[in-house]
Formats: sequence, structure tokens, C-alpha cells
Amino acid sequence: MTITPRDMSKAAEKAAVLIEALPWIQKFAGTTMVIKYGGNAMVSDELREAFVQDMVFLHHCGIHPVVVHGGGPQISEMLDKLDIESEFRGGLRVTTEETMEVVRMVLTGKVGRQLVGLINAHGTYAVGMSGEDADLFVAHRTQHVIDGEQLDLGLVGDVVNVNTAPITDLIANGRIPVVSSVAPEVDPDTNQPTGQVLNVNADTAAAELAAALGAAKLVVLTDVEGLYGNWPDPSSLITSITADELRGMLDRLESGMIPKMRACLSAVESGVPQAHIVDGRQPHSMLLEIFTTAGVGTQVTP
Ligand SMILES: Nc1ncnc2c1ncn2[C@@H]1O[C@H](COP(=O)(O)OP(=O)(O)O)[C@@H](O)[C@H]1O
Ligand SMILES: CC(=O)N[C@@H](CCC(=O)OP(=O)(O)O)C(=O)O
Repeated sequence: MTITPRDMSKAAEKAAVLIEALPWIQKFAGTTMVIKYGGNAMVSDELREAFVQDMVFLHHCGIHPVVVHGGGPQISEMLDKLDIESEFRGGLRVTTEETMEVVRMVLTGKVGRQLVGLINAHGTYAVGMSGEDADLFVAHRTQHVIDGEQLDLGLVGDVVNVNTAPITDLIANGRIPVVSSVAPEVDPDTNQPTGQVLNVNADTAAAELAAALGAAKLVVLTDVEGLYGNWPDPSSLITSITADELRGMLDRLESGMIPKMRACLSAVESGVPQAHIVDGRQPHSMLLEIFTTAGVGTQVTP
């Protein structure tokens, strides 16, 4: 077989892509990154497989990925099947006892298990856990005020404490933790467990975990290219925003972007140097974000 000038030029292009990653590998090797994998970004076998490859790729670049997965659409699908109605307020699911059972079953028993299985098809990397395991998370009931009105969201929680040891132990053993955002409740007055589990938005849980772990990045995969300043005007995609600018925008955000951008803000305010919203509908978009100079999506910086 003869090698043509076209083959040579293609090979040079591939080499250039690989070498562009070098400074980023040098910068991030040895660091932890929290990757929030949204339910809307795991809607096909192709997307799930690309995500899993990215996790294994990061791992072999010496980066420690910690996956926090969502599963909102998957929970809604199961609630529909069971004829249980559910609504969102301020981007959060109003959660009754009956809904909570389904949330726990779908997040920990279905979505988390599926991701663990897919990652482990590449080697024995992934260990699944929920916020209930080893008290990874403890939560208080969310007190949500929108337009001055106190919203009763039921069994929805905010993480108030993260026990990082179960995660750092797994990382030290060369594992990829895969975390579901369900958390045991503690009483805010007594700090004692109430025996209730709470539904925590996965963006919120990922931000708390990223801050507690001192992560180098929080990467949030979702089903849009990033944050739009004037949603849904496609020309208003924001590529980079500071914490101050984002704080000024929070009141104008809608639906799922509310907890997502609050989470990014909270992460950078708590010392995570960068948070990113990345389009999870594009296979491997996360690798472009981490390993290329231009990056993709929306970057939030302190
Ligand atoms: N300003 C905005 N920029 C981008 N998306 C927005 C904005 N406001 C609302 N959205 C909506 O937020 C959705 C993402 O939130 P969500 O559905 O909760 O995602 P996920 O399941 O990935 O957590 C987008 O699909 C979009 O419909
Ligand atoms: C309180 C709350 O809203 N919890 C979310 C938990 C799952 C989640 O956050 O999933 P995504 O990341 O796919 O949206 C829910 O019940 O849908």
C-alpha cells in the first residue's frame, strides 16, 4: 500500500490533535473532576457509550473522574408508567413519599447500575454508591423561596454535609465512583438522622461534592450547548461568565437551568476554579472541553 500526501496530512492532523492535549493532561493529571451526567444526555446507547469511554479516557490520563448522574427524564417515565403525577417548581421535582420511592429506585437501582455496568465493560473501574452510603451526603429539606413565596417541595433536600472519605478511598484504589443524588435527612435542630431519605437535584449534589473534594473542575453535561443569555435565542450562547455576572442573571433563568447555574455558582464560590456546562448530546464534547484550547459550552469562573 502506498502512502499518499493526503494520508500524510491526515496523520499530521491527528498527531496535532493528540499533542494539543498535552498541556491539559500535564495540568490536570492527579486532579479530581466531578462530572455531572444529566438524564437528558444519556438518552441513547451511542451517547452513553461515548460518555463511558470519556470517563475511562480521563482515568487513564491520570485524572480522577467522579460521576454524579441525574435521571430526571427516567424518573418521570417511571412515574408515568405507575400513573403517579409529578410537577416541577423552580426546576425541582415536588416529591411525595410515593415519588421518593420511585426516585430512589430509578436513580440508584436503574440509572446508576446501568452506568456502572457500562463503565465496567471496559475494566473493573466503577463503583456505584448513593448519598446514603457511608453518609456520603446528609441533607436538610430545601427551603425554596421564589418571588417571595415559600414553596413546599416535599421530600427535596439540600446537601449540608459531604463525607468525602468513601470517594477518596475509591479514587485511591483506582476506581471511578458513580454517585446517585439521594441523601439521608438530618434534623436541622438536633443534627440527628430522621430516617427519611430526600431527593436532591443532581446538579446541586455534584456542586457540593466538587467543592468538598477540592475538584479542579465541575463539568455538567446537559441537552443544550450551554447557557443562553436570552433563552432560546441561539445567538445568545454565553461561552464564559464570571460568578458576579452569573449571580446577576439567576433571577432570569428558567426550569432546569435554575438549579444547574446555581450549582455552578455555588461550586466556584466554594473554591472550584471552573465549572462548565457542556452539550451532552454531542458525543465526546467533554473531551473537547477538557483537552482543547478553545473549549466548548459555557465556562463559569470565580
Ligand atoms: N437560559 C437557558 N439556557 C439554556 N437552557 C435553558 C435556559 N433556560 C432554560 N433552559 C432549559 O434547561 C434545560 C436543561 O435543564 P434540565 O432539563 O434540567 O437538564 P438535565 O436533565 O441535563 O439536568 C434545557 O434543555 C433548556 O430547555
Ligand atoms: C429535586 C429534584 O428535582 N431531583 C431530581 C433528581 C434527578 C436529577 O437531577 O436528574 P437530571 O440531572 O437528569 O435533571 C428529579 O427528581 O428529577
